[in-house]
Amino acid sequence: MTTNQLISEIKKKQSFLCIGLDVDLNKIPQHLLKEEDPIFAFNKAIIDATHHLCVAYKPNTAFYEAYGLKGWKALEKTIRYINKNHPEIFTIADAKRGDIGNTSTMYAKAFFEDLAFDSVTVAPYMGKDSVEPFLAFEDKHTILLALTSNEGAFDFQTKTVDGKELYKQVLETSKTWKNSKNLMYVVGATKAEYLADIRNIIPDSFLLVPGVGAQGGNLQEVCKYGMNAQVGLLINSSRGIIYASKNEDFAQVAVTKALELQREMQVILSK
Ligand SMILES: O=c1ccn([C@@H]2O[C@H](COP(=O)(O)O)[C@@H](O)[C@H]2O)c(=O)[nH]1
Repeated sequence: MTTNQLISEIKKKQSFLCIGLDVDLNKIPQHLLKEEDPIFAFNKAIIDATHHLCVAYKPNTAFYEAYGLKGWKALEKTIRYINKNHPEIFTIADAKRGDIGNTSTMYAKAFFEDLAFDSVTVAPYMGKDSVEPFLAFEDKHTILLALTSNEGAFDFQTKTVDGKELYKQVLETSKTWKNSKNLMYVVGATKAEYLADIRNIIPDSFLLVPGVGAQGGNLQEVCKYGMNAQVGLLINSSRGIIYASKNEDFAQVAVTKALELQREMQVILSK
């Protein structure tokens, strides 16, 4: 999917919501455990109920890898289901990959070619030659971890190296890489006060912003400092939507939670 297609979908749906599909078998409604593939059954119900309210889905691959082959198969079924039934929806494999060049190429093939995701999250720590293999894929997007939502972000990302914070060096240096037009960045909603500085460095890039909902990030604050003329934001909520109810009504309650965020987004977009 191109960035322009994503932007037109945001305008059409009046939403820049990304729903995280982080399926934990201990948290899903117990009646689904009778299904042949409970993970896919849960995802299908969430997708069928919420697809009109969001522009992106983000399965975090850890939640699938944890269940071995069954989990990976459920991930494959989920992405195929979205691509077949809702090809207009942007898909993110939250896998946080990155390795030496030839290995990164294989990661990129796994997520872009085999699973046909639109994007994958990548750690910047191993540098240019670990990220450029992902950027080589046309109309696919590499979402680089810039300033993450967790407390540990302060261990390294905000530390000053050669007179500049490390996350700023990641933003600036990554702009010089080949095919950097295919870059997006992760910035945690819990770090909204950093967004003005971040926008000075990357005014036009899309940001994937996790941390609204369960982690306490504030949508209004993120939009105030992070939104650009093309919106430029994908706001993720996972647990706050998909586990809002543990009962048989989980999909309807997920709709209610997604609708609350979409309506807030619609108001922001109308200003
Ligand atoms: O900085 C980051 C990067 C990734 N994540 C991931 O996003 C979701 C957040 O889930 P919630 O349930 O809405 O808190 C999850 O998959 C994280 O691994 C992040 O939170 N922060």
